[in-house]
Amino acid sequence: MGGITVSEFELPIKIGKIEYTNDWPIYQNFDPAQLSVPAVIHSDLPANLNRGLLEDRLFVTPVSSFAYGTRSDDFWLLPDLSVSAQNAVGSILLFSRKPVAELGSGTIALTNTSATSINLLKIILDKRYGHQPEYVSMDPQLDEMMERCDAALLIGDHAIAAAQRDTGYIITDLGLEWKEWTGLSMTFAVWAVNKRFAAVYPELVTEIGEQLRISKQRSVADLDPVIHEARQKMGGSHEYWEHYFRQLWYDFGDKEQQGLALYFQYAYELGLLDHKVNMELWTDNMMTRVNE
Ligand SMILES: C=C(OC1C=C(C(=O)O)C=C[C@H]1O)C(=O)O
Repeated sequence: MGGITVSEFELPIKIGKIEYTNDWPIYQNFDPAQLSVPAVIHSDLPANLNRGLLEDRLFVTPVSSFAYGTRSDDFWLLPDLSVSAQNAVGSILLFSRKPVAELGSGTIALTNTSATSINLLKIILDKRYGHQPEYVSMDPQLDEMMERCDAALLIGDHAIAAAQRDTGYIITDLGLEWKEWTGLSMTFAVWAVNKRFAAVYPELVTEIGEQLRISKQRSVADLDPVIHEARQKMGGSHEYWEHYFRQLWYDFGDKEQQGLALYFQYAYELGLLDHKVNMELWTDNMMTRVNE
């Protein structure tokens, strides 16, 4: 290939972070200043992080699982980190006037901040219900979406804020739909690392993975600090946020990989992905291999 230079990766290294509350527990106890290479956190909406990774502006970042799937051969996944749900997810919500089973025709508005969930909705509607409605991508504004469309998909804090309002719409949780249908968990976001970046900075990649995992474990053992911050930003009760962060699942073990593999398989079968996805995890063995 040639041309790999350290200077391709500007310092400080930008480490991506999802702007929504859902991944706060993973970053709560993570301090990039403790890393051995200068690094800063870059917080953004999932769609922007996806573009950053795919357009070589970000090299270590959480992204929509679907965005990773579009070019999986170019990236490692950091082990044991994800934004997943074993059941209901609480913030991937379809708002509609009719139940999901009756959304066969008409138009559905999809938030332009997502990649995983908009394709998850297409998979569920097509494969579970035999529906092929029209889809339009829109800014995450529930009222504008429902003015033009029969249903609207929101994710993250936009979904949480819309669900707090008394709109009278039917609210369908896509994590729950997926679980009821497949019996599996669903992984919405994964931590991807550009393979060229990992070849230049293998120790740093391992360090970032370890530090994020330690941060996650501490947060899950004591959610109070993230709950406090979430209430300050978004309102809502302590119980609401405790339930939300407990519903979310941040590991990425065999079971989570199985759920995501089925999602990728369905996305491939529907032509949403043009190839089969082979997930590759970054492990410490990689570090020795890269150094050899
Ligand atoms: C649980 C969530 O997970 C996420 C959903 C994503 C997507 O649909 O592409 C991307 C990143 C995460 O924010 C959420 O946003 O509510």
